[in-house]
Parts: sequence; C-alpha cells; structure tokens
Amino acid sequence: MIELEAVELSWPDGQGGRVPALRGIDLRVAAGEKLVVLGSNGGGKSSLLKLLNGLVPPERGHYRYDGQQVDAARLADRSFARRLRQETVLLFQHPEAMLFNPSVREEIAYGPRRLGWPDVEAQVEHWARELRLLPLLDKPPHALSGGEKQKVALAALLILRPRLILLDEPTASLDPRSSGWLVDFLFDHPATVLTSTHHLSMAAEFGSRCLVLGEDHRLLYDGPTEAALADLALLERANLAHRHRHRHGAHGPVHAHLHRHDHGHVPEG
Ligand SMILES: Nc1ncnc2c1ncn2[C@@H]1O[C@H](COP(=O)(O)OP(=O)(O)OP(=O)(O)O)[C@@H](O)[C@H]1O
Repeated sequence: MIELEAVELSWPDGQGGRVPALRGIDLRVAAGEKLVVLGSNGGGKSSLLKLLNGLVPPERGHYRYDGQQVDAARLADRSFARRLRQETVLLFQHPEAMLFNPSVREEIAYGPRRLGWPDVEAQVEHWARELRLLPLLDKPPHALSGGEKQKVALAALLILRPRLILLDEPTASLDPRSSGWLVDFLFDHPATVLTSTHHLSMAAEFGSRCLVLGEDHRLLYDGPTEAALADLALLERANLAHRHRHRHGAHGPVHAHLHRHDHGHVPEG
C-alpha cells in the first residue's frame, strides 16, 4: 500500500537555508499493517506522517500510494489531493489547528458533508457514541479540554472511513480509558495504521512492527517492536534511552544505568 524509495525531505530554516527532516527513507507497508514510529524530538516522525498524508511531496526519491506516484505534480491536482487526504487521514499532535467549526457536531460532520455523503447525522451520532462525545455535541470545540479536542479531531477523521490512519502522538493528552479504547479500536480496524509516540511503554500496543528514526533523520530500525524495545544500544543511539547515575537509597551505592524513557531502570552489564 505504501512504498517509499530513497525519500528525502527538508524544511525551510527561516534564514534562507533548509533543515533536514527525512533522509534516504526506504519503506514498504502492506495494507492492514500496524506500525509504531519512534524517534527523539526533531527526528522526523511528524514529517514522515505529513508526507504520507500528501501534505508535502518528497524532495527526492519516490512515494507510491497504492501504486500511484505521489509527487508535487500529482498533489497540485486538487481532486487527487482531496481523495488522498480523505483516504490517508492524519491526526495532528496539536489538534486545535484542525478544529474550526462552531460545534462538535458540525466539526465531525464537516468532511462527509463536503464529500456529499448521505446519512451524515447518523454517522456523527455513531462516532460521538464510540468516543463518548455525545454530551459534547453542541459545545464549541474551543471550549473543550485537550483530550476532548483530540477525540473530536479523531472522530472527524474516522468518519471519513480512512484506509490509512496516521496518528501523531495520539495518547499525549488522552486519559487511560480513552487511550485503551484507541489501542483496541486500532487493533481491530482494517486500515493500515502508523502511530508515532515517545511513550515506549505504549509502543508495543500500537504495533508489532516498529520504525525507529535516528537523530540523523535516517531509518535506524525497521522490525519487530519487542526486539527494538529490548535493544538498549539502539534506543540510546536514537536518543530514546539515556545513561545516568542512580543512587539506591540515601546512602546506597551509585550505579550507572541506562534509562529507557518513561520506563524502569535497566542496570548495565
Ligand atoms: N513546518 C516546518 N517548518 C520548518 N521546520 C520544520 C517544520 N516541521 C518540522 N520541521 C523541522 O524538521 C525536523 C523534523 O521535525 P519533525 O516535526 O518531523 O520531528 P518529530 O520527530 O515529529 O519531533 P517531535 O518528537 O519533537 O514531535 C526538525 O528539525 C524540525 O524543526
């Protein structure tokens, strides 16, 4: 379903230069696969999801979605770009930017209405019930909590019946029940799903296949999630684990430890 070949992407640095975001990325993802994308701040996770959503074309290399080349020329074709973004939805890390309608109801209904789909009201009720948003349907989205906004943005995407779901740090502001719902929902969903996260403790729940982006914006690892999480040298290289000294009790001995971010201490050697 997704093929990336030697993909390079950079962004303007605001001073006339460019900052690299993705370098030499080769990737093949089959329909229905669930992948988790790990990497430190600035590694390129969001850039990868934006590229797959057709928000930005590769600068070099190739992106093929369902065998179709996605490049600047194709994305300039508005009907192609609209269909790509309906099929490959992206939940932003900060969903405020996605919410612009006067009520939650209209927010969720917006996409299907633009596409002229029938029975939008029933679909809105369905997704509002799934995400426990029914009591909020008539509220303005800006008056919601961070987690509620995230769920509204998610409902507005899921109603589009996507084939590729791209989630950028989706559990950052979700409570445990909502995070648990999301994990179960994605597991059962037929769509291909790529989820980026810093939360190593959640990584295995988002996918049995893991991509690790290095600080040099290259793909450091593509393989089983469990093996990645057990590979401390890999996590340290990707800046997902750090080395520090750790004192056991007030007067205890001091050991060097590798600390997997948001996980327990792992004694060295
Ligand atoms: N729209 C943009 N304009 C300019 N630079 C950008 C833009 N988006 C990303 N960058 C830069 O590209 C690089 C990769 O950023 P990206 O947001 O993809 O990383 P990330 O892995 O998602 O990071 P984080 O974990 O902090 O969200 C960074 O150096 C970042 O500053």
